[in-house]
Formats: sequence, C-alpha cells, structure tokens
Amino acid sequence: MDNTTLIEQLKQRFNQQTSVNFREQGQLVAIDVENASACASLFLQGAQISHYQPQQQTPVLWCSEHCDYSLGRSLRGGIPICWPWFGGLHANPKTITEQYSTRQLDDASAHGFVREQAWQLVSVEEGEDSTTLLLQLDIPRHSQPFWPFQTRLEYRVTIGQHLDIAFTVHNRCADKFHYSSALHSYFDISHIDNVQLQGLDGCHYRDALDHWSTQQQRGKLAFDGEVDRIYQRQPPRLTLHDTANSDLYIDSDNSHSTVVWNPWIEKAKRLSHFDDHAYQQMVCVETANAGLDFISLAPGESHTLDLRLSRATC
Ligand SMILES: O=P(O)(O)OC[C@H]1O[C@@H](O)[C@H](O)[C@@H](O)[C@@H]1O
Repeated sequence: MDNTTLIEQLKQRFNQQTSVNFREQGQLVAIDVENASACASLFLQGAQISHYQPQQQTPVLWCSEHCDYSLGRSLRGGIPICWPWFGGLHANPKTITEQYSTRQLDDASAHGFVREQAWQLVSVEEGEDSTTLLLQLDIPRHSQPFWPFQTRLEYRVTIGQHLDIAFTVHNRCADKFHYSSALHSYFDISHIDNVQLQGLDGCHYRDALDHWSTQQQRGKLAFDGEVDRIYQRQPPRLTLHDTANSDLYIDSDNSHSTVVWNPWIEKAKRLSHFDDHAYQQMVCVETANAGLDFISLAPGESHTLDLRLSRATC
C-alpha cells in the first residue's frame, strides 16, 4: 500500500483521537502526537520514536539532522529498537549465536532487523493529558531469514509528562528461543563536557573498545573520549545529569544491562547520517538485555522490557 493511501486510512480510523496526526516524511510514515503534556513523533518503520518533548521543556531525544528517511534505513537518533540481537550478532553469547549458521553470523547486520521493518499501529488511547500508542509487529514462522520463530512484538508508548515504553516479546511458536535487545535511546544534551551519568558506581561493564574486557565503574561516568560499554546489573534508576538542563531520570524494569555509547571524534567521522561534531550533542544510554544478559522464552511465554524517561522537574 502506498503512503498516501495508508495515511488516509489511518486518519479515518483514528479521526476521534485528536492528539494524533499522520504524515509522510521521505519514504516513511510518521505519527505526530501533541497533548497537554508533551509532543512526540514516531515512525511506523521500526516503531522508532524520533522526538519527545514535554511541554515547556527542551527535547529529551536527539535525532540527526542528516537522517535518511528511506525504506529499510534506520534513523540515526531517537529510540531505535534493537532485536533479536544487540550489536554484532557474533559478539552475542553462545546461547544466542547457536541459533544461527556460520554464514548468518557473518552476514547479520548490527542490532537485528526490526528497526527496519514496517510495524502496524493497533490502537490509540487518549487520557486527560496523555496519549498511548500500541504498535505491533507479527513475525510469521520462517518469514524472516534470520528468525524462523513465530513471534509477536508489541510496543506500547505513552506520551505524557513521562515517556513510558513497554516492549513485549511473545513466543508464539513450538520452540524455545533466545534473544538480546536494546531500546537504543539517543539523548539530547547541551554538550558532552556538561554531562555525567549517575547510578553506575560499582557496576561491572564489558568494554567493546578493550576486547570486551571486564572493568568496574568507579563513581559517576563522565565523557572525555569514545565510550562503548555494556554495564551489567545497573540499578532501576540512572540519572543523566547535564549542567545546562534539569536531570533526566532513566527508569527501567526487566532490564539487567545498560549500553553507554558516545562515538567521539574519530568514529563520528565514520558514522552514517552523523555530523562530525554531533558527538558533542548526544549520548546513548540504552536500556537493554545485552552482553551476558539475554532473554530465553519457552513456547507461550512473554517478556516485557519497561522504560520510563522523565525530567526531574516533572
Ligand atoms: O550504527 P549503528 O548500527 O546504529 O550502531 C551504533 C552504535 O550502537 C551502539 O549501541 C553500539 O554500542 C556501538 O558500537 C554502535 O556503533
């Protein structure tokens, strides 16, 4: 179905819900939400949130001005969903990689495949000062080269004073499967020199820049070079402190790992859809089940990863 027809259908179906609007951007379909508490944008491709801004406040999420709004290209920014593996597939634990052939391990692109898929908008519910979108991606058995298992993914996003996300994976096949995942949040910051991430003191992390060696965090995390780490067993609340803005709380549930990433100067030059200086304006703190932490689901089982983003002033 072409975008014009799809947008017309969505407008008709959700014409009672006045806080949502639908539009085309490049080759993609976007949903804009505006209510008494906040505004946000989300793309059907990848169910990718690109923007969230509580009223009277600055944007919470960073999104590149060089994004490619084409089919099959994940946007650089917002919150891409990484699933059913995080990072390079070959770097995942054996329980996950054993599900794939050697050729698949070589061919797999980073962060899985659902960030490039067309998700369905199932429902829009409006509260007094919030809007909840439910998106879904059904993966029939053997429909995807990298995922033979029948699976339903649900993504429930509530845009209000907080941004609430619940990412649920339902195993609908007869086999057990294993996956890693991340809500790959890019946060908008005043400058990387102004930022500290609090809450990881004492946590162990695996350092992608040092052959995945295990290290331990001491104190707050400040940034003065490239960072690419998977922290394990973080507390349920992390705080992103920015001297030029109010604190951002990152509250998670059913996540036992957090990825922290900033490409810094050299990697920024190699990244797609990324300005050379953009590393100063963003930091990724990704709510995850990744690294040594992964999820196994038996037939009929489900798992929900929860994330809440809120400004300290809320
Ligand atoms: O360019 P991509 O595939 O979106 O990945 C961006 C980054 O995502 C991060 O999560 C990884 O830790 C980095 O290693 C990676 O470079």
